[in-house]
Amino acid sequence: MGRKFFVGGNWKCNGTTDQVDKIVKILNEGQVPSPDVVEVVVSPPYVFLPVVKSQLRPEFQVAAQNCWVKKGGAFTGEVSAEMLVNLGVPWVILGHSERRSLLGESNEFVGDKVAYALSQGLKVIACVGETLEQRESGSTMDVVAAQAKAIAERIKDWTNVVVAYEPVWAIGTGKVATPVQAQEVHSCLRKWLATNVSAEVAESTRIIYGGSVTGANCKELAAQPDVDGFLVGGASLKPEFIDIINSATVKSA
Ligand SMILES: O=C(CO)COP(=O)(O)O
Repeated sequence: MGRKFFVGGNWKCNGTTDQVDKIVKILNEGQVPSPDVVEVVVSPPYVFLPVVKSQLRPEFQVAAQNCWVKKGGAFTGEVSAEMLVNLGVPWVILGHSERRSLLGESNEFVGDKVAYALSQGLKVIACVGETLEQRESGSTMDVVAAQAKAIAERIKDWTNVVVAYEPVWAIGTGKVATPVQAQEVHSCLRKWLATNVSAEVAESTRIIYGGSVTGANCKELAAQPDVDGFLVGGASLKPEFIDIINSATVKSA
């Protein structure tokens, strides 16, 4: 029972071998709650996945930041879900706003990717979120619902899905959503799942928040009833990521 707190670290396109060694050392030496309390998943760029996976403390898992939409083959530059499974990578982040906006990934394409990755046995961190213009025009929930719908139409089983609500205006900007703003969207998303998927899926699916999460603001966000964890960018490359993992204890306090 209950939704286990989930903290993901999205390293994005950052890191050299030396920096990766340093981050792994921080992660391995950090004092964190037991894996019964918090699930921790770090997502280095593809090229560092094998080394991070082999050096990371065993209770922390790894995620790829993307994968191809179907079976591998003549798709230059892509990495398939099968390859990730073959390497023992359990998770993949799909639909990150940087891929949606910079690489033109549509809701439908992201939905297809989620369905294919799940079919191959990967677990998926599926990202949704609105731009500043969309928020200001009052269409936040329409945008997020359309992104969720494209996934819901293509999958049956949500057991291996974590939804990451990442408002685009909060990503890498230092402008974190207020706890009230985050709770509002998380609760609407959960209601959307209850109405459009099922009450069970709404109750059990973790909805995590991403966008300028830091060691300083994580506890207040974690205290919100529908915030089940975080997807952290910039701060996942720093020692404060350990503090963010520790915000899981807010739920059990
Ligand atoms: O995009 C994010 C995580 O996927 C959030 O990035 P920042 O934490 O750097 O704002």
